[in-house]
Amino acid sequence: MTVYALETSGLTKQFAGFTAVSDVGLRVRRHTIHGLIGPNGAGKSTCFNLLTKFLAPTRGTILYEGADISRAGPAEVARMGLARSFQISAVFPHLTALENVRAALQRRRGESFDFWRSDRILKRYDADARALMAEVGLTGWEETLAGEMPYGRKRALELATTLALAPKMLLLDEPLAGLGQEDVGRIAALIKRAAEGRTVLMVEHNLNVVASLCDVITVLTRGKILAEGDYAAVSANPAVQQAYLGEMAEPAHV
Ligand SMILES: Nc1ncnc2c1ncn2[C@@H]1O[C@H](COP(=O)(O)OP(=O)(O)OP(=O)(O)O)[C@@H](O)[C@H]1O
Repeated sequence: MTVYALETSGLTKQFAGFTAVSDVGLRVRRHTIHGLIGPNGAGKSTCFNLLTKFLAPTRGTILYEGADISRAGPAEVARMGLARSFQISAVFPHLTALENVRAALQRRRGESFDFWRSDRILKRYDADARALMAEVGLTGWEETLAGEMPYGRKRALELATTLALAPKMLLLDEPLAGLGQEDVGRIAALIKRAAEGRTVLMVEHNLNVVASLCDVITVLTRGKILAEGDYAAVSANPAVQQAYLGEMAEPAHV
């Protein structure tokens, strides 16, 4: 068995002749938190969308747990345990937080979400849904409509609905974007906890959090891998410093 949960080779995406991702060989070791960083326009989102199968590669291969998923669709890779969270939210604003988590649990069991289901059947999922909510610090928020939750709590709910799918690997797209300082710490701690026994790949702009959460960091610039290693190594790399023009920060403690 390979030590990598996710492995790409020669991964390339062109848009009308413009190469946004160029010959990327990314290897994400199982049970690590791997950060994908880089300045604006580096190709992070395009790379992320290729990995989550929202975009098809122009060239190259993607292996997930040793299986070639280069041509698989998003639903297929989700069934294989590769789940995407944040930014594209799976949260229904007009349902309560508990109903959202319950709906996600139903989806995982292959039941279509059905508003007319009997109370008795829905209650079957209550205990698991409440446990997941407790795991992300949302005890007491069960009856609040998702659309009325504060931003940071909604992020926690999104994480709970993703964890309800029992993923083996989480792909997180800027999980801390738009959060206030207090929420940043809380969500970073949740990501760390969710990563136990799983593999996490996250695209993130907040370098303090990347520094404290990520075991390995890949730096992209102009669609190519510029550097890779732990935060100390990549932040000391002159080419990375040049690309970031002094943006690299001291690690914070989460
Ligand atoms: N659908 C598209 N069509 C044409 N060009 C695109 C498309 N999507 C992305 N690009 C281009 O590819 C390059 C990489 O964009 P991408 O969004 O992947 O970078 P990024 O590192 O995520 O940037 P940011 O940090 O600003 O989100 C950019 O020059 C962008 O303009």
